[in-house]
Amino acid sequence: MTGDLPLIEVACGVLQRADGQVLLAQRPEGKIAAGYWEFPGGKIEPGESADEALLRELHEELGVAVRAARPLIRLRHAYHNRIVILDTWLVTDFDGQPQSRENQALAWVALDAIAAYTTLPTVAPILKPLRLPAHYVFTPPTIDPATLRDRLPALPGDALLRLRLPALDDRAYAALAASLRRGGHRLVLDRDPALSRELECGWHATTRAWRALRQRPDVPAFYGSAHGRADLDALRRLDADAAVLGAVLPTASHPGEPTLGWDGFAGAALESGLPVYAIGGVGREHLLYAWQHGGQGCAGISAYW
Ligand SMILES: Nc1nc2c([nH]c(=O)n2[C@H]2C[C@H](O)[C@@H](COP(=O)(O)OP(=O)(O)OP(=O)(O)O)O2)c(=O)[nH]1
Repeated sequence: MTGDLPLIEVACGVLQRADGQVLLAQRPEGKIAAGYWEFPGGKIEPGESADEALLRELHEELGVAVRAARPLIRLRHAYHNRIVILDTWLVTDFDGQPQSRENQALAWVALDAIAAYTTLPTVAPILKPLRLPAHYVFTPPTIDPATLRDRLPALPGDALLRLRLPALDDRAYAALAASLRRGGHRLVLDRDPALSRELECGWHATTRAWRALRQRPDVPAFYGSAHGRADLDALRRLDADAAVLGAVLPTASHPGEPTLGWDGFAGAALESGLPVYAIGGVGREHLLYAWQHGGQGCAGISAYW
């Protein structure tokens, strides 16, 4: 119980097909919140781990056997009569065709079509991590544009790429961004938000930049830097799409600075309601650690170039 409200721990799974569509299930008559669409899953039983509950529920409800899954996001949602902790997993491989075994309607739906369904309020915050890649790469601050282009092919294919080039004037920055955008990169800019709007790119705010905001900036996607849970809470209130939290590990560039460690990272990131990238001494080899500690993935500069 939390206050007067019962606390319910639930495991649910996002089954995603190669075409990107995900499986939604409609809660059947007789269950709480009947008629609402959700991701399949159910309550974690006493003595059971979240991943055990996931496997059991997806087998009971859909008849599928999970072959591979990874943590996606853990959310906490307060309903008027209960608090739900939702341990959400991305199911990347499974055996069998999902069937309705508990009288629930099922639908494969493209992410952009989910808005047409009446969903539980926890579905929208799960769409944020689903739309994001596992790596968020910042450019080294002084890299020249030619070297940057040469090295791009070595980055993880679908990574977010923040053009963090403080030495470049606004015109040169905008020209580089426009040409990389034409090349199909998932760019995040950190200049005037109008440039992010014009090029349909993300916008990254430093802690200083987002602390000056009263509401979500008008940009296609909004990311912010954070140093702890209070920052994550503020970014969630600003409806950020993701945060970058650190420093997790010691770095050569900031020797002696305090670090969160992976447990500190998890303590802040879990149930923050946002996808959170780990940064600070982190590279692609830390991806499993990031996932195991409630993160969306890894962010960094030096480790990626
Ligand atoms: N499966 C699932 N449950 C969700 C989601 N979002 C959300 O708030 N919930 C809530 C609704 C319920 O209060 C709770 C899940 O409980 P449930 O009643 O479906 O669990 P169960 O399958 O074990 O059902 P039962 O045997 O107790 O009838 O979590 C979601 O996306 N998927």
